[in-house]
Amino acid sequence: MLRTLYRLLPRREARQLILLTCWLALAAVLHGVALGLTGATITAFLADTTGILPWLSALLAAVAVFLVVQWIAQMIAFRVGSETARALHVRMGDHLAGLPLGWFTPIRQAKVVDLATTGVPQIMSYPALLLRPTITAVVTPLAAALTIALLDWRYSLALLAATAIGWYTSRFSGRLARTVDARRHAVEVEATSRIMEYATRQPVIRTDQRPDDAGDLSRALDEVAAASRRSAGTVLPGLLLFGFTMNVLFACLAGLGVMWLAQATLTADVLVGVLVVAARLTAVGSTGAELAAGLRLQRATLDRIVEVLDAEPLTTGRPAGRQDPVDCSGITVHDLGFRYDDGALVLDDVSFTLPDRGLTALVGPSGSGKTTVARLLARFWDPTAGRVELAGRDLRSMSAEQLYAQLATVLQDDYLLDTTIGENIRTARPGATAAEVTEAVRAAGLEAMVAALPGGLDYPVGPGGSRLSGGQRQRVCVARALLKRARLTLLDEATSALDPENSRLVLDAARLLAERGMVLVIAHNLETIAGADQILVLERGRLVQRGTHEELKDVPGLYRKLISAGQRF
Ligand SMILES: Nc1ncnc2c1ncn2[C@@H]1O[C@H](COP(=O)(O)OP(=O)(O)OP(=O)(O)O)[C@@H](O)[C@H]1O
Repeated sequence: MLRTLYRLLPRREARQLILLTCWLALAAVLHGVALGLTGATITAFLADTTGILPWLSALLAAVAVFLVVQWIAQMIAFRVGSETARALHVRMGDHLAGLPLGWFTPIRQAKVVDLATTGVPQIMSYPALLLRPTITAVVTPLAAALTIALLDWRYSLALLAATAIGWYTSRFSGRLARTVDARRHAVEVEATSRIMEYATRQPVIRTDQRPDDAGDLSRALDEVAAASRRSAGTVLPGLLLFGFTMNVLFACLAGLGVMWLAQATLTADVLVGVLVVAARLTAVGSTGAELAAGLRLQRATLDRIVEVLDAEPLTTGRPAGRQDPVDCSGITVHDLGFRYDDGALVLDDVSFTLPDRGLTALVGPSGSGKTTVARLLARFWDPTAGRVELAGRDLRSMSAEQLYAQLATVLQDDYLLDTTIGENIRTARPGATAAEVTEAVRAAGLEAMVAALPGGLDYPVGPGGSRLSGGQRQRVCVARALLKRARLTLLDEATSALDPENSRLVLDAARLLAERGMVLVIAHNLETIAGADQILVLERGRLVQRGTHEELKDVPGLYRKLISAGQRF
């Protein structure tokens, strides 16, 4: 566990953890030495009280140093605990930000929520509470055994052997429980995912009268209860086995003493001294074993953090097999192919260019791949085949900052931050003046709505924008995109939740943006499409037609079929 933590932590925090381990190891050695000296002092007291002074002085000195070192170690431990948790949160947050959106399945989202809210805070207690007894359980018996060599080297060896046996017993019982813990965790994650689904899909569950969904949830919760019982059932035999082994080892040490007494190779005072130490070491070992369950859980948590961190992020660098960049200041899409996870190909051999200025409309039947094209242009995923270039540079060779500085999006599943309308719009360009924000609000058709809301731009939108209607949310997103004035603006279904008047306002804004940069609109609205400088027609993941409305409207093909369906298709 320690090794994994060192690997995960940034250099500064890892160094602090090493420092803490050294202090704890020193404290454990001093603890063992003090125990050994206790045995020697008792032996000296029983043998001849006059010889006790040097042992007693050594014992007191060892105890004093031990207490000081232990205090320092504990102070460091609390600080390292909180810094470790913070560093893990930051590391996970940074890593999640670089993962493709396809990674965020509901079950993985549940895992991440569980790790961020429960797992990582639990790990905070590892340096502060669990590391010390773990190190003590191993190091203190070793140090005590070596100190006992001052009294009898045979006992020293016997204690070393007993320590090794105790250690292996504890590891064996831990291994038994780990498999059950893993199973329990899997059903807990499944239950969390069911709970999230049950909570978020209430409208569907109620209106569709789906009693099975509640059944799924209660089955998942039953499984959690059963797995917890199984887990408790495995921990108990492990603890009993460890306790039994400790008692057998203690009896063996006593038996050895009796045998050596009978052979007159050991005196009774040494035997008493050694057995006192052995009894104390049994207690130290048992404390370590009792905390082993907590340690196991933390190790499992750490394994799950490693699993998240091992997920392949979208990388930045020169892509393999890259061809010479095309001299174009807009977007060029070359032979694009894409499949979600290992599913079917949803885009196949798609190539097109967006000139550095102008409005392009992407049209096609539902499921033809329009949103997927927009997602690849925004690099939410990397293409399975082909490439996307912005001003001649493959998106994969650009850092996230470089790309997103040039990109504004209004997507179907856009999210508003839990702050005011004004702040949400301003996230696009924090340095924007009040006049620029007002202009974006006007151009997005938000003016009347903002005036009607209490507080105007200071109106809080609620989590995810829940205090706004669908159309209001969409217009805030449009205003945000307008304020950004990016080189490329992607509008996916941007006018779907708008009434005709506001829809026209947004289209005017899109045309305005298209005078300064590239605008790609995915729309089902004839007015938008007819006014575009270029129309791209997708059918089942393939680009089947391109041109202007005038060029395509009378040509037999999908476009003519689509527009013949009416104003909206
Ligand atoms: N996250 C996803 N995981 C797996 N498959 C997906 C995912 N998103 C979309 N698809 C599939 O990819 C195909 C193209 O979907 P896409 O959303 O790009 O189509 P679209 O043309 O935008 O459709 P619509 O007009 O209905 O929004 C569909 O078959 C869809 O089922």
